[in-house]
Amino acid sequence: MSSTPLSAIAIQGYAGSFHEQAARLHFGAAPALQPCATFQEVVQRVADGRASAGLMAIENTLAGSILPNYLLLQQGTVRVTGEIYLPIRQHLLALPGQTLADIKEVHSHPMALRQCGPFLDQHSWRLVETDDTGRSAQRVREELQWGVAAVAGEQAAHLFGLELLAPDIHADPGNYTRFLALAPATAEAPTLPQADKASLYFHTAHAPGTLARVLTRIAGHGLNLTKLQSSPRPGQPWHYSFHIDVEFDNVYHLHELLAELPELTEDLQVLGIYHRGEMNELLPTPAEPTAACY
Ligand SMILES: O=C(O)C(=O)C[C@]1(C(=O)O)C=C[C@@H](O)C=C1
Repeated sequence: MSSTPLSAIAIQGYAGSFHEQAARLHFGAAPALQPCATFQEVVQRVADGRASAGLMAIENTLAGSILPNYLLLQQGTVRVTGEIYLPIRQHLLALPGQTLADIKEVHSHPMALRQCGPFLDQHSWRLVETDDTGRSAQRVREELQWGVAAVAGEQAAHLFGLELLAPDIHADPGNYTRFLALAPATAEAPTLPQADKASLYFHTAHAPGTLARVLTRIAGHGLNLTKLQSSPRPGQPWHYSFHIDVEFDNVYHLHELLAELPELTEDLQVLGIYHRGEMNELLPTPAEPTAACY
């Protein structure tokens, strides 16, 4: 949990969403949440100070990387201050009394729909991508959408009085989303003597062995590479930049690596040095609706 007092946290999504759950887990119950329709808005609000911190999903164990969010980090306007691994249980929610045979359409966030591919493929429902799992569930309730189901978590069912028409429809029980906590890039980075993870961004010359040399140095300093994500470089077709996450026991080994990387890379950015997150167990459903916190 964050130790600095925070006034408002920008999150992608609304009441009943997984971002809300992850934000409460990391930042606690006190700070107000600023719901945002897009990830870009989250980053903008943090960067320009309208929010004191932000939370953004970055990857999921079933649906993979959220590539546009790596591009947002590369803009350099925010820095990573922590990470949260949230177990994700997706359910098919509908108005009480509806049966599977009544359903014609299923609404949810695209990442949530992707996590439930094998279940949804068994039906000939129209799939509608929305901005949020929680908001999809809310619309089913407020607009009395008969024939529509939402893919969302149990917290959304609880909050909006919907029934679990089909529980646990995600494709694998080990369904986790990793979220990043964000602060403005301009804010002074606190010294974290216990830091054990870092996120870096760079590109290498388009020549044989350039990335391999970087990876060899990472291994040489005893750092554990936990993520390597390439992303396209605008204006340079088929050239790539790289985002890496590394874990270490002693921050000294990271600094040794950072001292060597400028000669092997271009545009090196340290996106954040932080504590690695814990794999949280399944969370209890909140006892009280949390919408009042916004
Ligand atoms: O729609 C939500 O509830 C969200 O918090 C978004 C989001 C995502 O961006 O991946 C978060 C976690 C789940 O993986 C599904 C959707």
